[in-house]
Amino acid sequence: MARVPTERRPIVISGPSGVGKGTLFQRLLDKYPDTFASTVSHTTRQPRPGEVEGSAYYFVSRDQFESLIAGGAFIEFAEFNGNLYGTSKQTIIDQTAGGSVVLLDIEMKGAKQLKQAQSKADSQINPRYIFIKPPSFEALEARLRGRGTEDEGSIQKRLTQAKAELAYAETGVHDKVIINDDLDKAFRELEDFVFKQP
Ligand SMILES: Nc1ncnc2c1ncn2[C@@H]1O[C@H](COP(=O)(O)OP(=O)(O)OP(=O)(O)O)[C@@H](O)[C@H]1O
Repeated sequence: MARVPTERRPIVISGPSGVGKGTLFQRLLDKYPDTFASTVSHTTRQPRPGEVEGSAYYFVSRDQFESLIAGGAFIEFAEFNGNLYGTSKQTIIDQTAGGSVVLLDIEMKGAKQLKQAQSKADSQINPRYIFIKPPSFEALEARLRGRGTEDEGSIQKRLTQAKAELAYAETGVHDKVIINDDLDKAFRELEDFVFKQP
């Protein structure tokens, strides 16, 4: 039976790289495809064959992207390989209005920006913040290495950033902290939080 959350506020999942955010996210999307949605990003890169506008991405020119930045349209944006990528506030608002609980995987800088925006009176996004924590720093390092997607330089960079993420979580800014030790247990905690009464 489809479970329905009592509210449709977007869910921000943060946590250090390699902690299991993507894995937990995907489980929610797979188990409840009619309830949750990941965001559709804007990008300046060219569409690849088969990519549908508004489904894979919103494809825009660099000029368009830059005027969106100037207008404060993005909760976060970044450049990779010469292309800009960003998550627009309006997309989140529209997806929420369309009936989805929007899942956002956002690193610390973006989460801080979103929180700042939220303190303003005209904030329309108002998400709930979940932090995924590793059972230990050593376990995080092992997971990052085990995934086999990163070279040593990238692993070191991610571990340094992880320390800052973990310190930020210690300040108590998140609505829920879940330790991802046993994956099934972490997922149950995530489900409980997401579907609980506000
Ligand atoms: N509870 C767990 N126990 C052991 N391994 C896990 C657990 N959860 C996830 N993993 C594994 O840890 C690795 C990192 O997980 P994942 O890619 O989901 O991390 P992430 O937080 O999304 O990282 P990034 O921010 O870099 O995308 C994966 O190989 C995943 O299978």
